[in-house]
Amino acid sequence: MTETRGDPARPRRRSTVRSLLRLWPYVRPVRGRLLAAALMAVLGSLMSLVIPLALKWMVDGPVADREPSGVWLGGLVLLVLGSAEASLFWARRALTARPLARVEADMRASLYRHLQRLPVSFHDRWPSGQLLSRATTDLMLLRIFLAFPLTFLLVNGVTIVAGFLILLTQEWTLGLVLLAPVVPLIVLCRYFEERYSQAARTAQDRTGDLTTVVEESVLGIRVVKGFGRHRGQERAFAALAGGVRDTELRKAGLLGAVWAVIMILPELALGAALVLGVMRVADGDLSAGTLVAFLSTALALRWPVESMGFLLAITNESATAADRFFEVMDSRPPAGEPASVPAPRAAAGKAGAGTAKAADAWGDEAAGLRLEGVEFRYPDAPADAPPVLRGVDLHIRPGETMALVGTTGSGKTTLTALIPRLHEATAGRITLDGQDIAALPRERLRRLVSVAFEDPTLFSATVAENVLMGAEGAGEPELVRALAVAQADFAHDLPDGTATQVGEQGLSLSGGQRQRLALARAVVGEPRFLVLDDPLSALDVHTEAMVEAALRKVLATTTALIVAHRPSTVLLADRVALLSGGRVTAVGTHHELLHGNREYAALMSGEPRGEEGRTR
Ligand SMILES: Nc1ncnc2c1ncn2[C@@H]1O[C@H](COP(=O)(O)OP(=O)(O)OP(=O)(O)O)[C@@H](O)[C@H]1O
Repeated sequence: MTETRGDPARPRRRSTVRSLLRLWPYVRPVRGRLLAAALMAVLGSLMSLVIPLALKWMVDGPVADREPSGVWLGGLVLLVLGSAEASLFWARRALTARPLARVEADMRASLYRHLQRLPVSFHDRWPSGQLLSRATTDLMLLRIFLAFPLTFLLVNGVTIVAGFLILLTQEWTLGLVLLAPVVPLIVLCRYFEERYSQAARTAQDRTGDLTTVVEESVLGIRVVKGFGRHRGQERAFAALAGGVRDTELRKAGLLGAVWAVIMILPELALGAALVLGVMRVADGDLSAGTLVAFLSTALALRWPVESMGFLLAITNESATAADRFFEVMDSRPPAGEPASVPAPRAAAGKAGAGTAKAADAWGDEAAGLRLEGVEFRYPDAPADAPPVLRGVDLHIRPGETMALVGTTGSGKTTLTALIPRLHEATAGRITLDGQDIAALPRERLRRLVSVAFEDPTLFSATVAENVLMGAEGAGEPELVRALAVAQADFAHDLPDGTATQVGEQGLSLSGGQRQRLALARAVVGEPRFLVLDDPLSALDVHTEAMVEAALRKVLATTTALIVAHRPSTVLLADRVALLSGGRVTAVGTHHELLHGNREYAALMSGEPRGEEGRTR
């Protein structure tokens, strides 16, 4: 069996029961209803065992005595018992449907909440299809398990025990004949459970991989079509789909085999009991009514016994679904990405408060944005690879705009991600007006620092919603201002103005339009600190000049770090920092560096000097 592609947390296999017991916190609130439903199901099932006893009474009594009134009475009793069984079945479904839908919704909501809190490094590692399939298919499986197999495992268990007690008290020798297959069946079920749970895990993981491929193909449809890669994608998809089919066939084969044995062994025992019973009735050792009741009871036990294979299969898949759900829920930030906030190391005033004063104090060493000995290594980087950042020291004074320049792959984007703590620095510290960002509550940090990334993601929402996402509590005036600053006034001319829905990932807008909206989102809250990752890369020269002019006004009142590739962006900044070899090797004005630093001059003149090509 081949491994699945995206399986960042290959699990250690728990026992089925232990895996399913972890669902208890979610099931707890509806335990009363579930218990009531289970009791009803048990009662309903026991009714089906009482029916043969009524039959025995009828055969040995009114039928043998040819007494019609007794037969009518017996018929009435059977009708009442049958109706009661049907009513109990209905009540059980009515009791569980709504609360179990709530359990599923609660689990989905907590998974989503947890995913939002997990660090970017987690999302870098996990394929999105794996998360998607866990949030949909696996949770649906768990709801089905709670609604049906969980109850029926209990019901069938109770029914089988009660049924065999009745059989043994009616005629113990025949009862023992029926009990004979129990031991081989238990051994078989254990063997089946082991094999089936492996197949179920592989099938569910492969479904996650398949989801990833579909998602990537849909999102990357332009690349797929543009490069005529649809056949290649189809082949990749067909190979994965073939893998899913193989595991599903293996599951079906296992289930078919176990079901066949579960059905055949009791049938053989029933046949043997029937032959023995008829011989004893013929010998006059046993009444016909007792044999009828015995066989009816045995037949009533057929479904509870036979359905065990099917129930065990769903239970196994549900245990796997629970494992897959909790693998995500158990994920915590890895070492170096503390979930809790460490104590502040710098004694300083509150960031944000009193910043007007700080803004005036260009010479104040603590004020502004400061990076001290900042080191960063990606958690999944090879152990022998050097850290991307190896001791970055940089001070951006309050109100100053600093451009960050460096070769491709030098770590500029990585550095900008450390400031809003999308990644945690592995060493060193970053301070905002003297306060360590590691000590700031994330909500506060995110209010202080705004970011716009190179790849401007827009959500399936209106233009206004996308922009206002950048500032809590901002309204129409802030929206209009931010759109003006980002030269995104085109939004007013869209069919529904700023209430226009932009498609998935804003695909209906051009790259430059998306970038301007992302910029508007970054500036809408008038943040104290602004981090822009090459914000003008997708703009034409004319729009770039207009955005630059508007940005100058915003930058005059904030402390900003701008990743820049082009001289035009660099010229927005007061000073420039050159990132090279994981360190800031030079800081100065554009003109100072242009004349005093060969690497910077080469970068700005467009000479090819890739980080990859340089000896470290
Ligand atoms: N999630 C990740 N996991 C592991 N390594 C990564 C990850 N993201 C980036 N890297 C590596 O970190 C290094 C720096 O990448 P980064 O994106 O910060 O460079 P950059 O200077 O912004 O490049 P560019 O100018 O091309 O945008 C690269 O070698 C890259 O391969």
